[in-house]
Amino acid sequence: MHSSLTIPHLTVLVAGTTIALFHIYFSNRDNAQARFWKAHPMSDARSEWFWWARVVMRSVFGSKSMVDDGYNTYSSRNNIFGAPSIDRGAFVVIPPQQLKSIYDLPESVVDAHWTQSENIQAKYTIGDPEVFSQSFHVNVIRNQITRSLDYLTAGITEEITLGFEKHWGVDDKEWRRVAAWPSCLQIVAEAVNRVFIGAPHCRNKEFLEATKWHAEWVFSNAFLIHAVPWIFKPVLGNLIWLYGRRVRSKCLKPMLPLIKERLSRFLQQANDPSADWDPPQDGLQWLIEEAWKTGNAKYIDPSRIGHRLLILNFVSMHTTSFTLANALQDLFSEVPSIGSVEDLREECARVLKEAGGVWTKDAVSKLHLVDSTIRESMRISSFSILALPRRVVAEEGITIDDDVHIPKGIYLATPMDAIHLDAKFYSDPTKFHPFRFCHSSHVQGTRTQELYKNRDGDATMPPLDLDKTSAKAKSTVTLDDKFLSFGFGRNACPGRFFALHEIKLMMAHILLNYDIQYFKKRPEQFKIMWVQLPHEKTHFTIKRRLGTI
Ligand code: HEM
Repeated sequence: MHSSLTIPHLTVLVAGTTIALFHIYFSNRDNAQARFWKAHPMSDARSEWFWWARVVMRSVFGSKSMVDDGYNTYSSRNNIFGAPSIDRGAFVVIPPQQLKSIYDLPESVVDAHWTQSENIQAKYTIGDPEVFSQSFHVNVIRNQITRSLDYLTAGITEEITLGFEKHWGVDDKEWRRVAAWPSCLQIVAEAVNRVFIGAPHCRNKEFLEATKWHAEWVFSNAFLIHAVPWIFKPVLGNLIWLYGRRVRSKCLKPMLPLIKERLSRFLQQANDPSADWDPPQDGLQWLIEEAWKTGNAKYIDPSRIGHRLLILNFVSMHTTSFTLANALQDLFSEVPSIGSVEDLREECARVLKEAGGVWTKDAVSKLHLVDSTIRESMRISSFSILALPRRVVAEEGITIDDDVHIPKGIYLATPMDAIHLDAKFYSDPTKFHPFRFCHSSHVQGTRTQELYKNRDGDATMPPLDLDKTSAKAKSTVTLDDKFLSFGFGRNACPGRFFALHEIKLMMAHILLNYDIQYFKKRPEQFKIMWVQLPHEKTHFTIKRRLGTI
């Protein structure tokens, strides 16, 4: 009889052993965490063989319904429940009423940074502890980039103009199809790098391709490490760590000469302030200055500075391009006769004209309808089913709502999508109302004014209710516990001012210069594990608007 093991046999054997180990590990632990889980409900847990392994497998493509069911059953009564995940085991899902008390707890009680590092398996995928444990690049985002938005606007605008010409074309006669999210990613990559490394380096194809690849490489390998049982993690992690060195050196190769030259000029001037050099104002320069401020030679190293540049790209490119692609898909899936696109176009044209035909930070801040459209899209097409992971690190655990004790080591998360679509917080929650967050004065004189009159930015008011008035309009960067796309509490996104500024500039550019054909139906997002993203296969059908070239 022929008895040799074939590849399919081996695959079944390895998968079976993995599932069994997974099951034994999670179902037989007898510690505070195991006792906690025995006492609390787990979404979609069934009485079946290998229940844990099976519920985890179902969560890969079924997280949305699992979390929605748990949210409707438990969160709506202010109770916690567990959500299984293949990458992290189980999360405690925090009900919306408890978010404020949990997300403002100190890092020594509920950890964000270590958890974020673990999220991307930074030890293996980022590799260099000097880079992921010392995050002075966050200062550059929070301070220099955010404060320089006015200065940076001209460069970003130029890059956006060139980017759209290159990737969306200038033909005003024939419609053409462009890949929705991938083309947004290309344009965003060039625009963010205009701020990080300046022109013409921000157009270096080799660097941009490698940087995009690096971000996707980190995400996919972090997932792989999470998904294997703990016993195999160090082996797989170290193999990935080894390969990561090659990945980073490939990414940095095209940029190292620039970084070395900048560093040498910076050091020359630091040693001799009379040296004749006017340093550029960009992310690279600010990273070098922050590295210098640490006074530690190990940070003033070209490869480490380059590695931080990769991290700036990693946190910016995908988030920003997902948001832009979603906003366009939501807007162009409306019924065309509503007229939101025309209202937005009018706002962009008016504000640009008032600014003398040149975008400035002040002019961008007057794009209220555009701002509201982006916030509404981030609400209705949020990128996460379960978001903002945290870990309880206090020895004594935490107690929420006075009677639920959560022991040390348990992961917490927020049901972002379910909160964003909860009728208690938003009227008509599953409908995209682009000017939901505007002040009524901003929609005055528009085609859609009757729809939004007297709403004054209160998203809980029914869109057609003309009687009530209350809260102020909310910009997309305004955080609250019912709008979580930029995070919440002490670790909210420091890049949100920069991201929103860029997305508004890109939306304005598109609205003024391109026609996009409406979708018959909003394209589905791709849902996997706890994220939901614009589908790579969705296309826009576009044409340059007549008279814009
Ligand atoms: C629309 C685009 C963006 C979205 C939706 C977004 C979303 C988020 C969210 C939800 C968090 C919080 C994670 C948590 O609390 O666990 C976060 C953190 C962060 N974001 Fe963003 N982000 C965007 C753009 C950017 C950009 C452009 C930058 C940099 C220039 C950036 C840099 C960061 C950093 C450094 C953190 C970590 C903050 C910390 O550890 O305290 N983000 N982002």
